[in-house]
Amino acid sequence: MASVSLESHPIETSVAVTPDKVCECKGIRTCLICEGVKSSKFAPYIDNPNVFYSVCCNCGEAKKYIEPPSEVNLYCNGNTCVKTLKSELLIENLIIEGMVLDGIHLVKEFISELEEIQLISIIDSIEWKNSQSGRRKQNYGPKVNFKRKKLKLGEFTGLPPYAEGLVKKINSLKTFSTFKPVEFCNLEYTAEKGASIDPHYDDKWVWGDRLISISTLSDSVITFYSQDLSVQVALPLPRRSFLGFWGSSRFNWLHGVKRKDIDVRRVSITLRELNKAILDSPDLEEIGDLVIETGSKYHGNPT
Ligand SMILES: O=C(O)CCC(=O)C(=O)O
Ligand SMILES: [Fe+2]
Repeated sequence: MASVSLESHPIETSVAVTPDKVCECKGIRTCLICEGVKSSKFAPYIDNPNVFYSVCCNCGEAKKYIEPPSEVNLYCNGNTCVKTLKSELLIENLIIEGMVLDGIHLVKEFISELEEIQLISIIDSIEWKNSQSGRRKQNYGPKVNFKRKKLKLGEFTGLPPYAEGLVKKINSLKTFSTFKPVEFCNLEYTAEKGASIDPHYDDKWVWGDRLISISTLSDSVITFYSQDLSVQVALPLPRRSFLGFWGSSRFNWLHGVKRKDIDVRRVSITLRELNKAILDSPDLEEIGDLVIETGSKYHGNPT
């Protein structure tokens, strides 16, 4: 993940850091493996919303809660929606506490049960690397220095072969017909490790407007957070669904996946495009073109 987040404003506590290396968590990040074993000099992010909403993944209606529910329902009526069931949801004009939350496209059953089995068996035949907050990852993408704003090809040789069919399907969606992925990352979340991803913005310098997350193996929830984190909006992500988000949901709201919303193993496939501003910059245009060209090849190895 490339993020601007709470890590940029950590709150220091007086606890000393021990040198134990039990996992890949750094700074304020923790997982069930390191909690209680490793002490951090940073206070972890504490989930404490003032206002909580959940959105029905069929009709897109948002419901306000006095207390956040222990489990977020997929639909406004529990296990179903009061409106006719549709295969896609486009959120274009949702107002939450006076703030616009838009630019969300959810496609249910984006991949079939068979495609899910085939994808996961290929993905699991490739080495997983431990990542922060109990996640594991497999990444295909250029080398980016987010702080120094530097972009290089690094070890990027293209997306994996199995991505080709997925990208074709993504390009058949009206909102993503021009999407050219330059980063492809599989993330694994398990309840055993208490995996999660803290509220963050994906990097706004290198990555373009549109972000994608395809959910496999279990239903889960992505939460959008207002800038001060006081307002949370939970959007259910059904198993095998496609989520594309851009505009205010990408740039004005942070997003994350909570530990409590991972019951069983979830693998998400995330795709990112290059920020157009990179191609407009005389210094970066050449490397930008090369990164896009490399992203259009499907014989890549993990980076
Ligand atoms: O797992 C997901 O669906 C979201 C992952 C994410 O936000 C990220 O990798 O930046
Ligand atoms: Fe993200």
